Amino acid sequence: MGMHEFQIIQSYFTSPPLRADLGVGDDCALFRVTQGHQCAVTSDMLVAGRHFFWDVDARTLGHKALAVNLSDLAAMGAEPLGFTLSLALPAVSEAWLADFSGGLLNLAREFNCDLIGGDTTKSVASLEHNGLVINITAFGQVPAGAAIRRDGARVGDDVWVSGTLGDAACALALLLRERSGEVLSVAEALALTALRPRLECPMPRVALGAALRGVASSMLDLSDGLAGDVRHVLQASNADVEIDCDALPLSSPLKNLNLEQECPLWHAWRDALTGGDDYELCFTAPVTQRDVLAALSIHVGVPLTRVGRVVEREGEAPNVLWRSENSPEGLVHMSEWRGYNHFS
Ligand SMILES: Nc1ncnc2c1ncn2[C@@H]1O[C@H](COP(=O)(O)OP(=O)(O)O)[C@@H](O)[C@H]1O
Ligand SMILES: Cc1ncc(C[n+]2csc(CCOP(=O)(O)OP(=O)(O)O)c2C)c(N)n1
Ligand SMILES: [Mg+2]
Repeated sequence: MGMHEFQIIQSYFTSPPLRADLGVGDDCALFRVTQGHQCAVTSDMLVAGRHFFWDVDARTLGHKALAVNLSDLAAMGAEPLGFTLSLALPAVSEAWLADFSGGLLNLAREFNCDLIGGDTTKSVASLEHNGLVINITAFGQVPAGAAIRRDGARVGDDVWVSGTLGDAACALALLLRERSGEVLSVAEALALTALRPRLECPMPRVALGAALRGVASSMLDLSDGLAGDVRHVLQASNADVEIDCDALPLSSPLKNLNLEQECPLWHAWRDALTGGDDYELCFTAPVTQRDVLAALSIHVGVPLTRVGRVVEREGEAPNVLWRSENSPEGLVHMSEWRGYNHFS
């Protein structure tokens, strides 16, 4: 006999809360927000075949489902408190559930946040789509008024990004080719090994996000790719932006593969700007904060790169002005570039 709904919840998704007053098991969970703080709430869903390959390692899938939500909390400068997990499962596999909940709860422990509830249902599987859907709603807290919103960018501010961009997109492109039966070159296989964790196991920039309170004027996390995501800041802040493509932070494996394949540099920029799944932070800050940011980058151990600046709005819609000395031919393509969009 397999496990039924309540045995699954009891065995894999119930653990004593670290900080909530009441966790899994009642009609609602109960938790407290520190006095003088606001509660930050965010929700992101992952769908098999759309956000991940259904046969991906369950441990990394559990990790990523929570990581993408903690990344949204980080992007507000919020500290994680807890989250709910809603699962539509095509079938019950105890080995899969053990791995999935292991990856999920490991990351939760790392950020001192509790799984406080959720919902477990049976989904409908089909041949091309195994029906697995994972939704997490995460709760955090931030000192009242200190959240870093999308609407605070001011003309003249610098635009910064954390870490490197395009690694996950490069890994995905290589994985798709491998899965379609192509044999990857040695250089490609090496790049895939190096970059795959960036796709499957992203680390949310929680400490960086909190450290940027009072420093950054606006912020968001990069889930769809900078070319699309930065427009949300421009929309909210009523400005345009100039991006210096030559300054984009690219990882060594991505750069090396680009060199090895003798591709024009703008091919790597396309991954970095349109590929998505980076889960790095993009923020704006006044020029006067440059020294503070250099020190803060060392303190939290995350590289920060200045990639552009906020400029006066020219037209009706937000506009990105791409700049490059190194690859002017790339600029021809960039005006068309956007981020990942589910219905475009
Ligand atoms: N179905 C929905 N109902 C209400 N709000 C939604 C829905 N889908 C998305 N949103 C909201 O729209 C905004 C943009 O969503 P999204 O682009 O997914 O943000 P993010 O990239 O941070 O996950 C967010 O405030 C989100 O909460
Ligand atoms: C199998 C597979 N196909 C495609 C992708 C790429 N991908 C899917 S959704 C997405 C963007 C992020 O997802 P979204 O639902 O838009 O997240 P949000 O912006 O709401 O955080 C990307 C880059 C992937 N990671 N795996
Ligand atoms: Mg979302």
